[in-house]
Amino acid sequence: MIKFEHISKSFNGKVVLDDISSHFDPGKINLVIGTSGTGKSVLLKCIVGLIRPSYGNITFDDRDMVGRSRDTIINIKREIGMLFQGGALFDSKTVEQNVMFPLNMLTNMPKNEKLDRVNFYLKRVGLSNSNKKYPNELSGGMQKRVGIARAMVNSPKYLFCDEPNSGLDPKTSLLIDELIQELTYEYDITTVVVTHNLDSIFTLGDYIIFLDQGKKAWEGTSKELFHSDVETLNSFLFASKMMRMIKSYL
Ligand SMILES: Nc1ncnc2c1ncn2[C@@H]1O[C@H](COP(=O)(O)OP(=O)(O)OP(=O)(O)O)[C@@H](O)[C@H]1O
Repeated sequence: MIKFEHISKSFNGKVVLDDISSHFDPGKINLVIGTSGTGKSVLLKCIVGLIRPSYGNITFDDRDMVGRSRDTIINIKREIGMLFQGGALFDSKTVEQNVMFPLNMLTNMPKNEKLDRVNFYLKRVGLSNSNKKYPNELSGGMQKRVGIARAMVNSPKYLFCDEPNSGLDPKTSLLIDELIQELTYEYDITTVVVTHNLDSIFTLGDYIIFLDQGKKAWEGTSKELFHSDVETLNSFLFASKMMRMIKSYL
């Protein structure tokens, strides 16, 4: 379980995260949702150790991420898979080289073992014959799948995905969500997804945290989402005419 308590972050005196506490359970998809600029990515970056919070405590299965030794932090980071916003593939590397990158960085695995792993995860995301292709030869959805294979290649205990559906059509978004869901349940991963994609919010999340202007304004299960009386959450979820129509039928 990932636990975070009283997380606050300011940049140049501007408060971006304000006293956020919650937890993410293993084998579940935990969503962090909210409007643009509300602090979702900063919270994610604080949790994975890319940004140091101004205040607060974060533990990964009781191991302290904020105040601990470099070794503990490096060990935790080895167990993290990260799907970055926009994919963040290296354009000059092939698909195979992109997916192998974390293994080169984090392990001393022999080359043939690394290649076996890369091939295993490329097959798992449905890209068996793409090893030698470059990212610009792939569609947006395929690039996301390469990003997922790269995030998974080190068999992470914790998987973080920042806007995995951005720039994708609804059908491809659904395929990416299903893939994240399958991998989470199959490998009992603690998965955290930052999103404002409504389809994902209603179908993907087991547990949801809603941020509003840097504060946690609501948390609960996706079933509870429809019945929340938090005004800011409802105006976020039901901003579109279609969603208001759906709600009126419930
Ligand atoms: N390194 C930084 N330095 C200064 N300000 C930052 C930095 N990173 C983020 N911010 C600010 O923190 C606020 C929250 O940004 P964040 O990226 O977390 O929003 P978000 O909720 O993920 O938005 P979006 O959905 O648009 O990605 C924004 O006002 C942003 O400008």
